Amino acid sequence: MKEEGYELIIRNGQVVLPGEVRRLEIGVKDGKIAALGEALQASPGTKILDAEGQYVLPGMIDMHVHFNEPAFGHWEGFRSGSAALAAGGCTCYADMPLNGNPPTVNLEALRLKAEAAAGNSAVDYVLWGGLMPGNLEELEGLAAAGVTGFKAFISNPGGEGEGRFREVDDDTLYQGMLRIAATGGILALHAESEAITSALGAAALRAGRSSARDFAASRPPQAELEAVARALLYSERTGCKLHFVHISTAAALELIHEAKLRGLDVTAETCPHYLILDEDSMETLGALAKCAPPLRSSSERDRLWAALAAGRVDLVASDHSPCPPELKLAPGLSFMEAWGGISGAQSSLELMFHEGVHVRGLPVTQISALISGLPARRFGLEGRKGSITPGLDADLVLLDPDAAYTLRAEDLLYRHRHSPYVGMTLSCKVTATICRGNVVYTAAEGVIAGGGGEWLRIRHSQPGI
Ligand SMILES: NC(=O)NC(NC(N)=O)C(=O)[O-]
Ligand SMILES: [Zn+2]
Ligand SMILES: [Zn+2]
Repeated sequence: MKEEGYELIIRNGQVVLPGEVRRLEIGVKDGKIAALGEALQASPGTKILDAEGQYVLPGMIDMHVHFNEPAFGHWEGFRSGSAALAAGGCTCYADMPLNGNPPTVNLEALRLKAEAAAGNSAVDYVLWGGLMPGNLEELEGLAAAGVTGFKAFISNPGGEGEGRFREVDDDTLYQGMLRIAATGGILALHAESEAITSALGAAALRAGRSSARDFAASRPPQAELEAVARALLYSERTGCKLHFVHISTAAALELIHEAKLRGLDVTAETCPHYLILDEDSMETLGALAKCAPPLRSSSERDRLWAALAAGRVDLVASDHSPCPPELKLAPGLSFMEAWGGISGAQSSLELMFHEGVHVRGLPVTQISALISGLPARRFGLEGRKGSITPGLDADLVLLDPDAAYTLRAEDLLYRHRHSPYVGMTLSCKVTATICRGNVVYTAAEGVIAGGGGEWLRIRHSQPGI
């Protein structure tokens, strides 16, 4: 390390450390957190950020976004999507292997994905590979190339066209998990039963039922619970690490928790929309609030919060899955036909603080762990990112806990400025985001120098090969 002093000192902030909040100064050198102390010495070149009255948090690590390049950058792309994340206090994210084309299911597709991202991301990122019928032979190569893990769908992922991402059949899931286990990797699963959701969806369409409530009824909690139970069985049989994305019910969290107690290496994610919105939102907001699994009842939402408070949720991620507005809002398009996927990544951290800390009274440290420390630990980024600890990347967010504001469409930096959260008054605001010591966003200036984010390749332990 250079001796000439800090590039950046953040003064006067309430610093959110693992398990405690302390008024401390943070010194940054060579893009890393170099010191935490009481009165750090500035040198002539040191930039000073005054965080008086604000929290300083580790940057959010959003393990679940769909940036859709190559080929679907007109839905969302690395440049616009990562700018939105930077504005929302996220300093590292994981891009899903769909809905771009080709999906990230072989080395050539991974190369195209990495090419689309390179030089375009405001913050750092990791890339998921995909598991789908026909690509078992590709898994080891993708793991060796540094994908963060593999994503599979148990239910139909939607989308159209040749070569699109497809759900797994049971044998592909089982064989895939055996192979992923051998690389020391992890499988992320969209867990809803295809048999249940496709039968109920088809029956609703035959009966001419296509409203928001009909959509929700076609993807009941039972569909999630059944798929979770089956995947847990496969995990037990194969030894494959498992991560359940966007869990929407407390019952599924309970099943996952019981599996952990039996010794399975399994984790559960939920998303801000299951914690903030409910099935009434689908009626008031229309397809802007359509996602799968669907939003649940307000009592289910409260049970999810109770489960989260009790430690049953391992991490919170956005599942930002946007599309052009006409695929949701075109006149005459029924709720059933509209694209499923919520556009919300820019608001995740603020939503979790607004609702989690300010409304429901959870500790700041617990919310911070769910969006930073725990995802880092689960996905091989611990020791590099996820907490405010000397030696780690200086990935930091300043959050003003008293800066209430009403989210407007023009505040959004997504490719398409729509989101179910537009019009909502949030009790706090991200005022600055710092990635590896670089200030990449301030509320006053917007996104600064948008392309400096790097792909972090993940090294897996590979006991089997
Ligand atoms: N094809 C998708 O992007 N689907 C996504 N859509 C949602 N969640 O509604 C997802 O992650 O399942
Ligand atoms: Zn999904
Ligand atoms: Zn998703």
